[in-house]
Amino acid sequence: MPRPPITPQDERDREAVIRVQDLVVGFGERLIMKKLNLDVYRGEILGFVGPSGQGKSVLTRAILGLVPKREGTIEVFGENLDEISPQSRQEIERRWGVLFQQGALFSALTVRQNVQVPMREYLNLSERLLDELAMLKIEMVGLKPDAADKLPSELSGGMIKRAALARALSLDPEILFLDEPTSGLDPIGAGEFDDLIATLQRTLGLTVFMVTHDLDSLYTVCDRIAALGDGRIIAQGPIEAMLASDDPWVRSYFHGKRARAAMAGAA
Ligand SMILES: Nc1ncnc2c1ncn2[C@@H]1O[C@H](COP(=O)(O)OP(=O)(O)OP(=O)(O)O)[C@@H](O)[C@H]1O
Repeated sequence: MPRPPITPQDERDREAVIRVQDLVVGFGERLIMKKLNLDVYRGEILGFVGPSGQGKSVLTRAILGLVPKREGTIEVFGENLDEISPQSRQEIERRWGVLFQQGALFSALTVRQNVQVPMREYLNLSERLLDELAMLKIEMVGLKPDAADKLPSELSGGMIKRAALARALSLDPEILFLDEPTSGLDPIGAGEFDDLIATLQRTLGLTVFMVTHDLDSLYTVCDRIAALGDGRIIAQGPIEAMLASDDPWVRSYFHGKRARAAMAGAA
């Protein structure tokens, strides 16, 4: 089912949990972000799209502090990340979870041990509690309990994504970053993963920042979409705003054959 549209009044009332202003990121002489501005509101699922190689992952990594910026500010939970102490930074990092494109599980650790990695880093809990919490997360993402003792190499692609999601949720984050969560999944697996994200977002009140190429995800789970082009946001808003955009890339993406199929599926 498509999600109900957000009205302009709703938008004004919402709190930006991530605020990116005039961001400039470059590698050597090449600028990837050219004074980019973007707000992500509390409790929304924001889909972030754009042509391949334009910098969707780079923006995600810049917000996470994994690539340096040249100019601009990034605020998370109202805090300017340049102005906070290392301790406050660590506290903010505890409040977000990240699912990287390839899952990025530790191959020598079982699913349970992978899920426990952030818990061991940030929490001081008994082994029993660590096990109980890990099983809770594993169950939450729809994996069977016996997946807990499996290594990543023993899992299907869909199970790896779920295990990585369980790890991203291990510290009960408020923001979830997802980098192409449905890539590599078949359409049914991708649809199930979308449903899982929507359910978790609703039940846990998460804010989700999702880089995706998946039109089905954009139609069915995203509240708003932001499109990246030439280092800036070229269109943003609910799907209706994308459909009304006259930017050539946005038009061809959202009015193409694949988009029409996704629209029909979501209706
Ligand atoms: N650490 C780095 N050093 C140099 N160049 C980089 C680095 N990281 C990314 N880039 C370049 O930045 C550009 C944007 O990369 P990015 O992975 O963000 O694209 P994307 O929009 O996520 O693409 P895709 O949709 O294919 O995943 C690419 O040209 C990439 O080669």
